[in-house]
Amino acid sequence: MKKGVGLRAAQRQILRDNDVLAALDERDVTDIAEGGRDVSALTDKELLEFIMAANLLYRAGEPLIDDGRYDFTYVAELRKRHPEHPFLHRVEPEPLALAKSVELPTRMLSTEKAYDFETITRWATRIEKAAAELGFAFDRLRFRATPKLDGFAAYDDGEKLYTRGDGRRGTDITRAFERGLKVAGTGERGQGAGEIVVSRSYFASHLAALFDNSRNFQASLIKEKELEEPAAQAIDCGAAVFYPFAQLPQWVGGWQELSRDFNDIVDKLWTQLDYDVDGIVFEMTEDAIKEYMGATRHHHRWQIAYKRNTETREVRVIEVVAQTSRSGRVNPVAEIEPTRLSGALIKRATAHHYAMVLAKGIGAGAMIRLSRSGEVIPKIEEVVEPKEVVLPQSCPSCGSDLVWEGDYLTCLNILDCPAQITNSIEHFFKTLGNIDGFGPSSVSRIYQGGTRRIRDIYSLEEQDLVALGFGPKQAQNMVEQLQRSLVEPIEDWRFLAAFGVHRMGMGNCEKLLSVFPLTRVFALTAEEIVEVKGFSDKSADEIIKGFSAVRSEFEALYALGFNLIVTSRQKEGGDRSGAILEGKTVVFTGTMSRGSRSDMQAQAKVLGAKVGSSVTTKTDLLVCGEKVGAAKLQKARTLGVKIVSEQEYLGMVAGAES
Ligand SMILES: NC(=O)c1ccc[n+]([C@@H]2O[C@H](COP(=O)([O-])OP(=O)(O)OC[C@H]3O[C@@H](n4cnc5c(N)ncnc54)[C@H](O)[C@@H]3O)[C@@H](O)[C@H]2O)c1
Ligand SMILES: [Zn+2]
Repeated sequence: MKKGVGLRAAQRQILRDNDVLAALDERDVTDIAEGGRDVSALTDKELLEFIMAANLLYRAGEPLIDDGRYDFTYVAELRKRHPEHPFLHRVEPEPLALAKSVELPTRMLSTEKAYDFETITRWATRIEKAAAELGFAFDRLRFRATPKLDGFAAYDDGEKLYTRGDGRRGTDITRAFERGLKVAGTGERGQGAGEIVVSRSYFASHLAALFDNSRNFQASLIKEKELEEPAAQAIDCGAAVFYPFAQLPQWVGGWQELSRDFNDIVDKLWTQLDYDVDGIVFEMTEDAIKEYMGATRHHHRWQIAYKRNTETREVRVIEVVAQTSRSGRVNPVAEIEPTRLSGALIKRATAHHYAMVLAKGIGAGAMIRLSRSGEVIPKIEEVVEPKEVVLPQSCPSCGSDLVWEGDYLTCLNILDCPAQITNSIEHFFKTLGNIDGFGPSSVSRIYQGGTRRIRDIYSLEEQDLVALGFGPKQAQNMVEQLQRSLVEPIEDWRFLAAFGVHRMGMGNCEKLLSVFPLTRVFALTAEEIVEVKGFSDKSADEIIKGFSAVRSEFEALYALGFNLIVTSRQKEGGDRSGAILEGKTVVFTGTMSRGSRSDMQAQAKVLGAKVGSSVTTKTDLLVCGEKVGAAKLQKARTLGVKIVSEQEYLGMVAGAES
């Protein structure tokens, strides 16, 4: 929204007609939309009202703010405050004269949204899980991607055309067809869901002078009143159409290709059509899986829309400050003129490393473009106006000379650099995750008092902490917390990850410890590490170096007797070569009576098995629960796969474990 102009007359009218404002008035809405009030300062009621107003205006073709801001700032805030709020769990309603609404031939849902590839990956993991539960091989499944048309959602059952309404009831807008609206592609009626859209080039050449945006114009296409000239013309010349999703250009492929070519797929589909697109819709194509996953009241679980946050802002860098991290890498942080972006006040932005700072000219006074994509500290997208960069010569924390390691300026003073030490201590407690009171300010106070090692923190007594300036109550609490952290059960991989060895985050620690016991980790050779799936030669060498650097601290802490939960493989009795199902491919099918199928699959893996999802020539053992399909059994018999009941299987593995 343009600054200082207030609501447009049409927007004001929509708000009045729908009577949504009580805690806010029109001026408040303007003020919030223009970024004049921080989202955190809104009361629950104001927040909800603002969201409803924005939604209403958006649906009526008069959007108030852009989508990224709507999703990230306001809806995200509501989700943070009240994750179960009904507004978040149903289809956002279109303004609709209820008296005239009609039941839709089918439910029309919204889509789940992702603003990054990680979210798409998590979605795919849910599909993978469903696939495993149904016995489908995940790598054979096909995904479909289509452009997400940014138009006006409608449904064509062959007889009538409906708006989406609230997802259950919409309005009958068949009149649009009667006025000549054509169906894109084959032109056939009755192809189900789609969007009413107007061609981008036509909008630019014929309508841009009359309408603010295409949403604005789309609403005029389905007006009850007689069509205005621009709408009638756009329909006549076929620039405005109903586009059934079934006719959309598409990409179809497996997950492996999807994840490999993600950006290309997105870019290509995004620009393929001459219509506004506001995302890419990914979906599973296998009907059985779709049916099994089903839908929430808001979206189908087998579908997700990838969107991009397009709100960016240009700001000036005041100065670039160096910060030494726990690994010794010195990170550049740009302090910027405080700026509102997607509703939040931003004072800092990060550049990846000093090589980038140098290459792009991110110096004091540079003009940069920022976007917000979900992170707390936004990334620098682009440098609009570079300025000269002055590289730091020495570590901002300890003053040692810095050296280049790849793209990073690095402080090599591992043993004495205060920033490296305090950041490592904080990392330790943060990763343990079962202890409070050891955040940055406490850790820095302890450090200033002369304590450098984590093991020494564990031997601090109340009076020591009081002498460092902690209050008696706080000191008591900190000592209690330390004791508690020794007693509370904690996974051994988490404990190992707390030492912050480069490349040994929680995931990798768990992987390593599912093969080797914790006590062997410090004696591993590079060859042994590389044998573990997911580790490369290069990382193995680094890991060995990293482990040796923390070894003495590790041994001292380990000796304190943390209550470690041992990662499964070893618990089941020794190294992998002795495992009963070693190297066997096992498939589970049917309903298991003892626990869930996924638990049994996990246990089988612990015993050395590969778990398959369907019977193939590679399958060694088929374990059958109840209600097993005859076809599956027949296939196993034909391929000569050994078939056992759940009971028999449990007997087998029980014998092996004892
Ligand atoms: N700017 C604002 O003020 C404002 C207000 C409200 C909502 N919004 C935006 O709208 C979103 C929610 O809107 P929504 O409920 O319409 O959901 P949505 O944006 O996820 O869209 C779902 C709809 O996408 C349509 N669609 C288009 N192409 C499709 C394809 N290829 N395959 C399947 N479906 C396709 C369908 O009609 C479906 O109903 C929010 O996340 C926000 O980004 C913005
Ligand atoms: Zn240093």
